[in-house]
Amino acid sequence: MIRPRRSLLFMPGSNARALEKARLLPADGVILDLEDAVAPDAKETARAQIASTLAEGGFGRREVLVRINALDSPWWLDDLAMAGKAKPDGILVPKVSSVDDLAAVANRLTDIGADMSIKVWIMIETARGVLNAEHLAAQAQDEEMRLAGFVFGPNDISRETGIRMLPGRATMLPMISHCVLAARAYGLTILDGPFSDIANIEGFACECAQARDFGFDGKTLIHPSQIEACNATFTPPAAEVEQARKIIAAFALPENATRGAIQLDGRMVERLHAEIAKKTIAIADAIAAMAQPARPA
Ligand SMILES: CC(C)(COP(=O)(O)OP(=O)(O)OC[C@H]1O[C@@H](n2cnc3c(N)ncnc32)[C@H](O)[C@@H]1OP(=O)(O)O)[C@@H](O)C(=O)NCCC(=O)NCCSC(=O)C[C@H](O)C(=O)O
Ligand SMILES: [Mg+2]
Repeated sequence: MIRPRRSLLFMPGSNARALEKARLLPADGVILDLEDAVAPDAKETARAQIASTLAEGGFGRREVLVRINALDSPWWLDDLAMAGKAKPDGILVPKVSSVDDLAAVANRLTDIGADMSIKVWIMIETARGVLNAEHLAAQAQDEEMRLAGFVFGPNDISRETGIRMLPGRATMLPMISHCVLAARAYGLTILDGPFSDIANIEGFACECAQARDFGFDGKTLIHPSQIEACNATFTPPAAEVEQARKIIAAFALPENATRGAIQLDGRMVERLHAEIAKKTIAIADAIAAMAQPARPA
Protein backbone atom coordinates (compact mmCIF):
# COMPACT_ATOMS: atom_id res chain seq x y z
CA MET A 1 0.00 0.00 0.00
CA ILE A 2 1.34 3.44 -0.96
CA ARG A 3 0.96 5.95 1.83
CA PRO A 4 1.28 9.69 1.26
CA ARG A 5 3.94 11.09 3.55
CA ARG A 6 4.09 14.64 2.28
CA SER A 7 3.85 16.19 5.73
CA LEU A 8 4.55 14.68 9.16
CA LEU A 9 3.98 17.13 11.99
CA PHE A 10 6.06 16.87 15.15
CA MET A 11 4.37 17.75 18.40
CA PRO A 12 5.64 17.59 21.96
CA GLY A 13 4.07 14.72 23.89
CA SER A 14 3.93 17.10 26.85
CA ASN A 15 1.64 19.54 25.00
CA ALA A 16 -1.91 18.29 25.56
CA ARG A 17 -3.41 20.99 23.35
CA ALA A 18 -1.17 20.04 20.40
CA LEU A 19 -1.98 16.34 20.84
CA GLU A 20 -5.68 17.20 20.82
CA LYS A 21 -5.33 19.26 17.63
CA ALA A 22 -3.42 16.46 15.89
CA ARG A 23 -6.62 14.62 14.99
CA LEU A 24 -7.98 17.53 12.97
CA LEU A 25 -4.94 18.89 11.14
CA PRO A 26 -4.50 18.08 7.43
CA ALA A 27 -1.02 16.55 7.85
CA ASP A 28 -0.43 13.09 6.33
CA GLY A 29 1.01 12.02 9.64
CA VAL A 30 2.00 13.10 13.12
CA ILE A 31 5.06 12.42 15.23
CA LEU A 32 4.31 12.43 18.95
CA ASP A 33 7.61 13.44 20.47
CA LEU A 34 9.20 12.26 23.68
CA GLU A 35 12.70 13.46 22.79
CA ASP A 36 13.98 16.99 22.20
CA ALA A 37 10.64 18.80 22.39
CA VAL A 38 10.05 17.46 25.90
CA ALA A 39 11.98 18.69 28.94
CA PRO A 40 13.53 16.03 31.21
CA ASP A 41 11.05 16.73 34.02
CA ALA A 42 8.12 16.29 31.63
CA LYS A 43 9.14 12.93 30.11
CA GLU A 44 6.88 10.85 32.32
CA THR A 45 3.83 13.07 31.81
CA ALA A 46 4.46 13.13 28.07
CA ARG A 47 4.71 9.33 27.94
CA ALA A 48 1.39 8.98 29.79
CA GLN A 49 -0.31 11.59 27.58
CA ILE A 50 0.89 9.88 24.39
CA ALA A 51 -0.35 6.52 25.69
CA SER A 52 -3.83 7.91 26.35
CA THR A 53 -3.88 9.85 23.06
CA LEU A 54 -3.10 6.63 21.16
CA ALA A 55 -5.64 4.65 23.17
CA GLU A 56 -8.31 7.20 22.28
CA GLY A 57 -7.40 7.06 18.56
CA GLY A 58 -9.32 9.23 16.09
CA PHE A 59 -6.41 9.92 13.74
CA GLY A 60 -8.30 8.71 10.67
CA ARG A 61 -5.92 7.96 7.82
CA ARG A 62 -3.04 9.91 9.37
CA GLU A 63 0.09 7.88 10.09
CA VAL A 64 1.11 8.09 13.73
CA LEU A 65 4.72 7.76 14.88
CA VAL A 66 6.12 8.09 18.38
CA ARG A 67 9.64 9.47 18.70
CA ILE A 68 11.35 7.85 21.67
CA ASN A 69 14.42 9.18 23.48
CA ALA A 70 17.90 8.27 22.31
CA LEU A 71 19.55 5.00 23.27
CA ASP A 72 22.09 6.73 25.53
CA SER A 73 19.30 8.28 27.61
CA PRO A 74 17.69 6.85 30.76
CA TRP A 75 14.23 6.99 29.13
CA TRP A 76 14.24 4.95 25.94
CA LEU A 77 13.30 1.58 27.47
CA ASP A 78 10.24 3.02 29.20
CA ASP A 79 9.35 4.91 26.01
CA LEU A 80 9.58 1.72 23.98
CA ALA A 81 7.55 -0.25 26.53
CA MET A 82 4.75 2.34 26.29
CA ALA A 83 4.89 2.53 22.48
CA GLY A 84 5.04 -1.26 22.11
CA LYS A 85 1.72 -1.51 24.00
CA ALA A 86 0.07 1.58 22.49
CA LYS A 87 0.64 0.39 18.90
CA PRO A 88 1.41 3.48 16.83
CA ASP A 89 2.17 2.84 13.15
CA GLY A 90 5.82 3.34 13.88
CA ILE A 91 8.49 4.27 16.36
CA LEU A 92 11.00 6.94 15.38
CA VAL A 93 14.41 6.43 16.95
CA PRO A 94 16.68 9.47 17.18
CA LYS A 95 20.48 9.53 16.79
CA VAL A 96 20.86 6.06 15.32
CA SER A 97 24.51 5.69 14.35
CA SER A 98 25.00 2.00 13.70
CA VAL A 99 23.27 -1.26 12.85
CA ASP A 100 23.79 -2.25 16.51
CA ASP A 101 21.63 0.72 17.57
CA LEU A 102 18.84 -0.33 15.22
CA ALA A 103 19.13 -3.97 16.32
CA ALA A 104 18.90 -2.93 19.99
CA VAL A 105 15.51 -1.31 19.34
CA ALA A 106 14.19 -4.10 17.09
CA ASN A 107 15.29 -6.83 19.53
CA ARG A 108 13.75 -5.04 22.47
CA LEU A 109 10.45 -4.71 20.60
CA THR A 110 10.52 -8.44 19.90
CA ASP A 111 11.38 -9.21 23.55
CA ILE A 112 8.39 -7.24 24.80
CA GLY A 113 6.12 -8.94 22.25
CA ALA A 114 5.35 -5.79 20.27
CA ASP A 115 3.12 -6.37 17.26
CA MET A 116 5.10 -6.77 14.03
CA SER A 117 2.88 -4.09 12.43
CA ILE A 118 4.83 -1.50 14.45
CA LYS A 119 7.59 -0.28 12.15
CA VAL A 120 10.89 1.35 13.08
CA TRP A 121 11.96 4.66 11.59
CA ILE A 122 15.40 6.05 12.25
CA MET A 123 16.72 9.57 12.38
CA ILE A 124 19.89 10.05 10.38
CA GLU A 125 21.37 12.89 12.39
CA THR A 126 24.81 11.88 13.60
CA ALA A 127 28.07 11.91 11.66
CA ARG A 128 28.28 8.12 11.99
CA GLY A 129 24.65 7.72 11.01
CA VAL A 130 25.27 9.61 7.78
CA LEU A 131 28.45 7.64 7.05
CA ASN A 132 26.66 4.33 7.82
CA ALA A 133 23.47 5.23 5.95
CA GLU A 134 23.91 2.45 3.40
CA HIS A 135 24.54 -0.27 6.03
CA LEU A 136 21.55 0.98 7.97
CA ALA A 137 19.30 1.03 4.90
CA ALA A 138 20.41 -2.51 3.97
CA GLN A 139 18.74 -3.73 7.18
CA ALA A 140 15.41 -3.25 5.38
CA GLN A 141 16.11 -6.70 3.91
CA ASP A 142 15.72 -8.24 7.36
CA GLU A 143 12.05 -8.17 8.42
CA GLU A 144 12.99 -8.60 12.07
CA MET A 145 14.54 -5.12 11.97
CA ARG A 146 11.11 -3.60 11.07
CA LEU A 147 12.87 -0.77 9.22
CA ALA A 148 10.48 1.47 7.27
CA GLY A 149 12.37 4.68 6.64
CA PHE A 150 14.80 7.46 7.43
CA VAL A 151 14.18 10.94 8.76
CA PHE A 152 16.99 13.42 8.12
CA GLY A 153 17.95 15.50 11.19
CA PRO A 154 19.84 18.66 10.19
CA ASN A 155 19.82 20.29 13.63
CA ASP A 156 21.64 17.46 15.37
CA ILE A 157 24.04 17.03 12.46
CA SER A 158 24.89 20.71 12.75
CA ARG A 159 25.26 20.44 16.54
CA GLU A 160 27.66 17.51 16.34
CA THR A 161 29.73 18.46 13.31
CA GLY A 162 29.78 22.25 13.24
CA ILE A 163 28.40 22.15 9.70
CA ARG A 164 26.20 25.19 9.47
CA MET A 165 22.55 25.23 8.43
CA LEU A 166 22.50 27.95 5.79
CA PRO A 167 19.68 29.26 3.58
CA GLY A 168 19.73 27.07 0.47
CA ARG A 169 21.49 24.30 2.45
CA ALA A 170 24.65 24.24 0.30
CA THR A 171 26.61 22.75 3.19
CA MET A 172 24.21 19.84 3.63
CA LEU A 173 23.27 18.89 0.09
CA PRO A 174 26.04 16.27 -0.35
CA MET A 175 24.92 14.36 2.73
CA ILE A 176 21.27 14.78 1.79
CA SER A 177 21.96 13.09 -1.56
CA HIS A 178 23.99 10.40 0.17
CA CYS A 179 21.09 9.60 2.52
CA VAL A 180 18.47 9.68 -0.26
CA LEU A 181 20.58 7.29 -2.38
CA ALA A 182 21.09 4.92 0.56
CA ALA A 183 17.36 4.88 1.32
CA ARG A 184 16.35 4.34 -2.30
CA ALA A 185 18.90 1.58 -2.86
CA TYR A 186 16.89 -0.49 -0.37
CA GLY A 187 13.39 0.77 -1.16
CA LEU A 188 13.02 2.92 1.96
CA THR A 189 11.02 6.08 2.46
CA ILE A 190 12.99 9.18 3.45
CA LEU A 191 11.64 12.38 4.97
CA ASP A 192 13.39 15.71 5.22
CA GLY A 193 14.07 17.40 8.55
CA PRO A 194 12.13 20.39 9.89
CA PHE A 195 12.43 24.08 9.00
CA SER A 196 12.55 26.05 12.25
CA ASP A 197 11.94 29.60 11.00
CA ILE A 198 8.14 29.40 11.24
CA ALA A 199 7.60 33.02 10.19
CA ASN A 200 9.73 32.68 7.03
CA ILE A 201 7.07 31.51 4.61
CA GLU A 202 9.11 32.06 1.46
CA GLY A 203 12.16 30.28 2.87
CA PHE A 204 9.97 27.35 3.89
CA ALA A 205 8.44 27.09 0.40
CA CYS A 206 11.93 27.05 -1.16
CA GLU A 207 13.10 24.33 1.24
CA CYS A 208 10.02 22.18 0.49
CA ALA A 209 10.62 22.46 -3.26
CA GLN A 210 14.29 21.63 -2.76
CA ALA A 211 13.41 18.62 -0.61
CA ARG A 212 11.03 17.32 -3.28
CA ASP A 213 13.61 17.87 -6.04
CA PHE A 214 16.34 16.11 -4.04
CA GLY A 215 14.13 13.03 -3.79
CA PHE A 216 12.56 13.18 -0.33
CA ASP A 217 9.05 11.70 -0.03
CA GLY A 218 7.98 14.50 2.27
CA LYS A 219 9.06 16.76 5.08
CA THR A 220 8.76 16.77 8.84
CA LEU A 221 7.17 19.93 10.22
CA ILE A 222 7.06 21.74 13.53
CA HIS A 223 4.03 24.03 13.20
CA PRO A 224 0.50 23.59 11.77
CA SER A 225 0.99 26.68 9.58
CA GLN A 226 3.52 24.70 7.52
CA ILE A 227 1.19 21.84 6.55
CA GLU A 228 -0.70 23.22 3.57
CA ALA A 229 2.29 24.59 1.67
CA CYS A 230 4.17 21.36 2.27
CA ASN A 231 1.27 19.20 1.06
CA ALA A 232 0.93 21.36 -2.05
CA THR A 233 4.61 21.01 -2.94
CA PHE A 234 4.68 17.23 -2.55
CA THR A 235 1.37 16.66 -4.40
CA PRO A 236 1.93 15.74 -8.07
CA PRO A 237 0.43 18.59 -10.14
CA ALA A 238 -2.73 17.74 -12.12
CA ALA A 239 -0.88 18.20 -15.44
CA GLU A 240 1.76 15.67 -14.33
CA VAL A 241 -0.92 13.14 -13.39
CA GLU A 242 -2.71 13.68 -16.70
CA GLN A 243 0.55 13.19 -18.62
CA ALA A 244 1.22 10.03 -16.58
CA ARG A 245 -2.17 8.63 -17.62
CA LYS A 246 -1.42 9.44 -21.27
CA ILE A 247 1.93 7.61 -21.10
CA ILE A 248 0.32 4.50 -19.62
CA ALA A 249 -2.52 4.61 -22.17
CA ALA A 250 -0.02 4.97 -25.04
CA PHE A 251 1.95 1.88 -24.00
CA ALA A 252 -1.32 -0.05 -23.63
CA LEU A 253 -2.13 0.42 -27.34
CA PRO A 254 -1.74 -2.83 -29.34
CA GLU A 255 0.62 -1.15 -31.84
CA ASN A 256 3.03 -0.29 -29.00
CA ALA A 257 2.93 -3.70 -27.31
CA THR A 258 6.42 -4.69 -28.46
CA ARG A 259 8.01 -1.24 -28.45
CA GLY A 260 10.43 -0.02 -25.79
CA ALA A 261 10.31 3.62 -26.88
CA ILE A 262 7.54 5.64 -28.52
CA GLN A 263 6.91 9.25 -29.48
CA LEU A 264 4.21 11.07 -27.51
CA ASP A 265 3.40 14.75 -28.07
CA GLY A 266 6.75 15.27 -29.78
CA ARG A 267 8.82 13.65 -26.99
CA MET A 268 10.50 10.28 -26.68
CA VAL A 269 8.93 8.16 -23.97
CA GLU A 270 10.38 4.85 -22.78
CA ARG A 271 8.96 2.09 -20.60
CA LEU A 272 10.91 3.47 -17.64
CA HIS A 273 8.75 6.58 -17.98
CA ALA A 274 5.68 4.35 -17.78
CA GLU A 275 7.04 3.01 -14.48
CA ILE A 276 7.48 6.57 -13.18
CA ALA A 277 3.97 7.37 -14.45
CA LYS A 278 2.50 4.44 -12.49
CA LYS A 279 4.14 5.73 -9.30
CA THR A 280 2.82 9.26 -9.92
CA ILE A 281 -0.72 7.93 -10.34
CA ALA A 282 -0.44 5.68 -7.30
CA ILE A 283 0.66 8.56 -5.08
CA ALA A 284 -2.01 10.89 -6.54
CA ASP A 285 -4.69 8.26 -5.87
CA ALA A 286 -3.39 7.72 -2.34
CA ILE A 287 -3.50 11.47 -1.70
CA ALA A 288 -7.08 11.61 -3.00
CA ALA A 289 -7.97 8.74 -0.65
CA MET A 290 -6.58 10.74 2.32
CA ALA A 291 -9.48 13.15 1.83
CA GLN A 292 -12.03 10.34 2.21
CA PRO A 293 -13.22 9.37 5.69
CA ALA A 294 -11.31 6.38 7.06
CA ARG A 295 -13.22 3.13 7.54
CA PRO A 296 -13.88 2.39 11.22
CA ALA A 297 -11.30 -0.03 12.68
C1 LIG B 1 7.45 25.99 18.05
C2 LIG B 1 6.30 25.91 19.02
C3 LIG B 1 6.82 25.81 20.44
C4 LIG B 1 5.45 27.18 18.88
O1 LIG B 1 4.36 27.04 19.77
P1 LIG B 1 3.34 28.23 20.02
O2 LIG B 1 4.11 29.49 20.31
O3 LIG B 1 2.32 27.77 21.01
O4 LIG B 1 2.66 28.37 18.58
P2 LIG B 1 1.38 29.14 18.13
O5 LIG B 1 0.90 30.07 19.21
O6 LIG B 1 1.67 29.74 16.81
O7 LIG B 1 0.32 27.96 17.97
C5 LIG B 1 -0.89 28.19 17.31
C6 LIG B 1 -1.79 27.01 17.52
O8 LIG B 1 -1.20 25.83 16.94
C7 LIG B 1 -0.98 24.85 17.94
N1 LIG B 1 0.32 24.21 17.66
C8 LIG B 1 1.51 24.80 17.60
N2 LIG B 1 2.45 23.91 17.26
C9 LIG B 1 1.81 22.75 17.11
C10 LIG B 1 2.26 21.45 16.74
N3 LIG B 1 3.56 21.21 16.51
N4 LIG B 1 1.34 20.49 16.65
C11 LIG B 1 0.03 20.73 16.90
N5 LIG B 1 -0.46 21.93 17.24
C12 LIG B 1 0.44 22.91 17.34
C13 LIG B 1 -0.99 25.59 19.25
O9 LIG B 1 -1.35 24.71 20.29
C14 LIG B 1 -2.02 26.67 18.98
O10 LIG B 1 -3.29 26.06 19.03
P3 LIG B 1 -4.58 26.88 19.52
O11 LIG B 1 -4.51 26.79 21.00
O12 LIG B 1 -5.74 26.16 18.94
O13 LIG B 1 -4.45 28.29 19.00
C15 LIG B 1 5.38 24.71 18.68
O14 LIG B 1 4.91 24.88 17.38
C16 LIG B 1 6.04 23.36 18.85
O15 LIG B 1 6.19 22.87 19.95
N6 LIG B 1 6.40 22.72 17.73
C17 LIG B 1 6.94 21.38 17.72
C18 LIG B 1 8.35 21.35 18.29
C19 LIG B 1 8.91 19.96 18.16
O16 LIG B 1 8.21 18.98 18.19
N7 LIG B 1 10.23 19.87 18.02
C20 LIG B 1 10.90 18.60 17.84
C21 LIG B 1 11.00 18.22 16.41
S1 LIG B 1 12.22 19.01 15.47
C22 LIG B 1 13.68 18.17 15.88
O17 LIG B 1 13.70 17.46 16.82
C23 LIG B 1 14.93 18.43 15.08
C24 LIG B 1 15.56 17.18 14.50
O18 LIG B 1 15.65 16.11 15.38
C25 LIG B 1 16.93 17.56 14.01
O19 LIG B 1 17.92 17.17 14.63
O20 LIG B 1 16.99 18.29 13.02
MG1 LIG C 1 17.46 15.70 16.21
